Amino acid sequence: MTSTATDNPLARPGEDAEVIVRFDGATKTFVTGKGKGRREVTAVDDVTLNIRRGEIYGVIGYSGAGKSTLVRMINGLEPATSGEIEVDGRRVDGRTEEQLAPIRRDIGMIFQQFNLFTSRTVAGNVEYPLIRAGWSKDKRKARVAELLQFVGLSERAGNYPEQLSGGQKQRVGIARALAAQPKILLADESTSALDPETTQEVLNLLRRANREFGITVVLITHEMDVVRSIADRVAVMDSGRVVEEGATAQVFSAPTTSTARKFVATVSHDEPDAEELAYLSEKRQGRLVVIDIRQGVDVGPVLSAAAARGVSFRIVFGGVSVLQKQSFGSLTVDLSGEPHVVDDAIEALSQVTTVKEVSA
Ligand SMILES: Nc1ncnc2c1ncn2[C@@H]1O[C@H](COP(=O)(O)OP(=O)(O)OP(=O)(O)O)[C@@H](O)[C@H]1O
Repeated sequence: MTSTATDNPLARPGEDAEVIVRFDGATKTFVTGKGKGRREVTAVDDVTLNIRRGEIYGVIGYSGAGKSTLVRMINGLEPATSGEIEVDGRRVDGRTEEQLAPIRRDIGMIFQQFNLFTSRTVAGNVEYPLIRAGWSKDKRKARVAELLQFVGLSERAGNYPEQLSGGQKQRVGIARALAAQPKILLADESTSALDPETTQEVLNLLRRANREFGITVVLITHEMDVVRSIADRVAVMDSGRVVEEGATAQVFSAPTTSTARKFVATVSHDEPDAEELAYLSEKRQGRLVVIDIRQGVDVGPVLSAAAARGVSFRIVFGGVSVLQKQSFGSLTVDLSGEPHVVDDAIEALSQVTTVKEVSA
């Protein structure tokens, strides 16, 4: 047997991993109304990105940023207005429903509203896509049993959806999405009404589906901590555009756009907010600077050298975390001493990392 990335739960698809979903200049414009009431909304605007086989890919952004539209373009539920989309080597744009059918069989989808058949049992719901895919009765039975065990609902096989909790319904939805052994799973957690515990349960199942079956997962969310806990790579969307894209650790440690910075700030509260800054400014003895701490950045020697020249420094705010084996965060330091020596210290820090002077 050849070794794959999924044999080892710690090995994640690398840069050389095969591309399974490719967007190339993909755009989706909705036109609503007629005459004077005609409006155009470009929900997805010239997006180019690659999703790798076997990874968990997060799509993050505020409400209305275009996340759902982007993800629905993968299975052709939203046809592209222009640009190219390819799934597992097959073009999706410009295809008829009939041509899309075999591509869609490789793509499972988890709906936010569960969309379970109320008249079918739990087992019946999971079995449904297998009937449509033409599986034999024996094979269906074995697969349904396997999946219900996977999502921990074997005892509920004969129940109807209305007898289940929200979290259990979601698990049935996942079992059904996985039934016909898709290569890609699309999941939308962005407006999910699930409580935090159930959300965690669902995320764990997605992670297991990814690790155990090697399924590529594309996950929409507007919570950065969801992305942080599960995604290998992430795309940050704003007004239809992908404004930042890359390894989750990279986007976390060095967000380059204000949208990404805002998302990162929601989980890593390592920089003082306005109120905290007002307090720190009132108490400061010298100048307040925020120093970026990243992998490979060592501010220790610079601060020691400054201290030797009579600069006193107090760390007044900050936080440093480790994500995917990389440190990132920031420290706010109050530097006081002879003005020109403090100037030199800030200059020396700027040589090794990003330094931002702040005041209320
Ligand atoms: N069928 C449609 N007709 C017209 N406009 C649409 C349609 N679907 C989406 N839009 C518009 O496209 C933009 C992007 O919507 P989309 O649902 O993709 O965003 P989103 O980031 O997924 O938002 P949310 O997090 O709220 O689900 C919005 O301005 C939305 O109003």
